[in-house]
Amino acid sequence: MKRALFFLGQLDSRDVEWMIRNGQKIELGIGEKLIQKGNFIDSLYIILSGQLAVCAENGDKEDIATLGSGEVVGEMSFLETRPPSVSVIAKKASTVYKISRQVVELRLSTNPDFKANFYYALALFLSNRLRKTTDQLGYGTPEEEDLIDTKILDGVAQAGSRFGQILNRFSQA
Ligand SMILES: Nc1ncnc2c1ncn2[C@@H]1O[C@@H]2COP(=O)(O)O[C@H]2[C@H]1O
Repeated sequence: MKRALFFLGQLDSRDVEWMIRNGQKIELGIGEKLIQKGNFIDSLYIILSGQLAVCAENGDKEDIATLGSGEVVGEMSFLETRPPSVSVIAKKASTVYKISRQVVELRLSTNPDFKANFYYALALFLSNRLRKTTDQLGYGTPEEEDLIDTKILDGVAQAGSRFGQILNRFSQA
């Protein structure tokens, strides 16, 4: 759950208000695909509720990862401008917030504060995901995976309650 704070927790309230005004909510039923391996995507997604699985679709039964509330999806395509190498499928009925790449790029090019917050938020999020992958490979220390530097979060409790407010605002949008 705390992984979710790495992205949204770094944005300020103006960024969040802007996101709410500029995106849209989408609902996914069980088994519905958010992202199809190989197909370019033109949006960034934030999971509001539910559960999605990242899968290779190469015959492997096992999912690569399970994603939940607050997590960002599609950020790799966003950063690299490449088609996704995996698919993302709803495991449970899910609500996802979608914001178009074009709209994010426009704000990035006109608002330096947003740009700094946004890339820092993505860097923290991706760093934490890599830590989790290291743990999954049998290395690392899983119990430390969710430990967060309080400097980064400006107090875990504060970040947690802020995250709740953010999700609430997105859910009402
Ligand atoms: N190993 C992984 N762990 C968690 N999420 C992943 C992993 N690999 C890919 N994803 C997510 O799945 C998405 C597929 O589309 P993207 O490549 O744009 O962005 C990817 C990430 O958001």
